[in-house]
Amino acid sequence: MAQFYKEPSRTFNEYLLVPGLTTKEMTVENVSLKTPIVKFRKGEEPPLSANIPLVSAVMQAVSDDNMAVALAKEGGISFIYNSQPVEEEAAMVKRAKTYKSGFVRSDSNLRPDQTMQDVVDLKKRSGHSTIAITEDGTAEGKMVGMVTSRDYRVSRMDPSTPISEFMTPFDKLITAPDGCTLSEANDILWDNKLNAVPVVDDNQRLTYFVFRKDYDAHKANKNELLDAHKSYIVGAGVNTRDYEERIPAVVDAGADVLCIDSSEGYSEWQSECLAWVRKKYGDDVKIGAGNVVDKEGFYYLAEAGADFVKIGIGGGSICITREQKGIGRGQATAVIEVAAARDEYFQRTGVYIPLCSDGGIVYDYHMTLALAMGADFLMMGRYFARFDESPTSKLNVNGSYVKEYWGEGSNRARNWQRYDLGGDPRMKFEEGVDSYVPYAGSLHDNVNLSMTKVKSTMCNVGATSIRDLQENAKITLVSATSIVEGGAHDVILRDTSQGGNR
Ligand SMILES: NC(=O)C1=CN([C@@H]2O[C@H](COP(=O)(O)OP(=O)(O)OC[C@H]3O[C@@H](n4cnc5c(N)ncnc54)[C@H](O)[C@@H]3O)[C@@H](O)[C@H]2O)C=CC1
Ligand SMILES: O=c1[nH]c(=O)c2[nH+]cn([C@@H]3O[C@H](COP(=O)(O)O)[C@@H](O)[C@H]3O)c2[nH]1
Ligand SMILES: [K+]
Repeated sequence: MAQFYKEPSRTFNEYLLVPGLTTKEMTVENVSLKTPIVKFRKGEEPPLSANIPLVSAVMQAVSDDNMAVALAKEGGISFIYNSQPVEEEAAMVKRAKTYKSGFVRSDSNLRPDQTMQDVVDLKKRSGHSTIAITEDGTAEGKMVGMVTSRDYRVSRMDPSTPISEFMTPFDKLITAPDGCTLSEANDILWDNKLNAVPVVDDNQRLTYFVFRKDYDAHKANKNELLDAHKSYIVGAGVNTRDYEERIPAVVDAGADVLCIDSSEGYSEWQSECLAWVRKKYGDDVKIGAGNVVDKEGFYYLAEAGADFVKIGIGGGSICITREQKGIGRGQATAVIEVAAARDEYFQRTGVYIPLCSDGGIVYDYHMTLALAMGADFLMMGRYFARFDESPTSKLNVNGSYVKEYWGEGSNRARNWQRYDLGGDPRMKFEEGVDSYVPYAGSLHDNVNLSMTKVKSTMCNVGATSIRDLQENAKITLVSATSIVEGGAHDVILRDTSQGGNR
């Protein structure tokens, strides 16, 4: 006879935290969100920790090199998506690893024979007013000049005026030499009262820009997550098919931690992949596995050698796996059960395996709940897709700004495959949707607000670390009517747009 669970599985929305004693030292400034990412032995330091408990999802619409840098600056980690050719994923990892803080690749470039109209159009698209003029119009071409808003007047000039007539030519530009440090570039900015300085190599090729505003921003990041060589920590997604090719490529490119990306990780494919990594790299390469939703899945991956275990089937905002295949489990129940198994495993073996709760986080308080239930860090897709730094287009739909966001199981994501993986194409079905999410601004602002809320809740609970929260939180189920009681009720809202990311 099939096994039946006695209780229904539940979601984060069905729980609340009950406050504990808040002492006077428990202030937001005194809360640490530092958290282990990979397994460690009792009493030892984890080989890799993050400064905030957030990682971005292994998805085309979320985690590219740009997101990886932006999130590492705040103390979290991106897992760059593997639904792309091996070389392209490795190149993204490498770009993020070799990113030099404060040195940005120019995203606005034109050729000297293009026109003022092209300048106006580009500025509208990119929102940036510093434009590099290179021979071939690329970000690494031979630099021949530069255009800023001070160089042209839209109201007075013919839109077809060639750029070469109004740009500041190269011989009049102040530049910095390739290989200079950020503080040297910054001195050049200040000495010459510039807002931006192009960095060029011996062949007059543009390599980067350094902007004055970025230098100021850079100084503010006390949480940034760096390796021993001061490069940002970067993760990479891998799969259980082409790992013998993909893993060496992303490891060589500098990936600090890998994650097997699958909807369902309780499989021999994953244990074979983990065994292959251990045979080839020993413990030097860190790799998480998943996704699982019960203790059996956790024990299987723990024994197979996973460095962390990821939890969640079907709870993601773009997921339709539960509808399509009827597999999955309420995310809160899955986290609670797997965390109990992890704690038991730790007691028994002295090895602590961090858990990642993946998908289904809607409100900021869901983050605190997932951590209190035993997760060590959280993977999110929708949350990060809304920010400037996500790789997708920002669009204006019916007067509101949105960003595109699509599931890895949608046809849109799957179309990258150049080769057929076999099977009858008519038998393929989608497990994810293609959607929009409301545009929310910069990652920095949003992550800081969310983390302040999490810390503030932790103070209410009486915890100044994630470990404290996991050990001492009091969590209650809520009835359907108490959920109604928890929202604004029995009043007429003056502004119906109130709410949002609570
Ligand atoms: N967390 C979630 O609830 C869900 C996530 N997704 C996302 O969609 C993407 C694709 O996920 P999946 O379809 O689960 O990918 P997958 O590659 O893990 O699995 C696809 C199918 O291939 C099989 N398979 C795996 N390795 C194999 C090998 N070496 N040889 C032969 N067959 C093999 C699996 O058993 C499964 O039937 C991932 O990014 C995943 O995160 C999709 C659905 C749900
Ligand atoms: O059923 C699914 N079909 C898909 O196409 C799909 N793509 C991603 N994922 C999973 O959803 C997670 C992100 O969830 P959120 O947007 O809720 O943060 C991700 O981290 C994945 O675990 C998918 N699940
Ligand atoms: K399975």
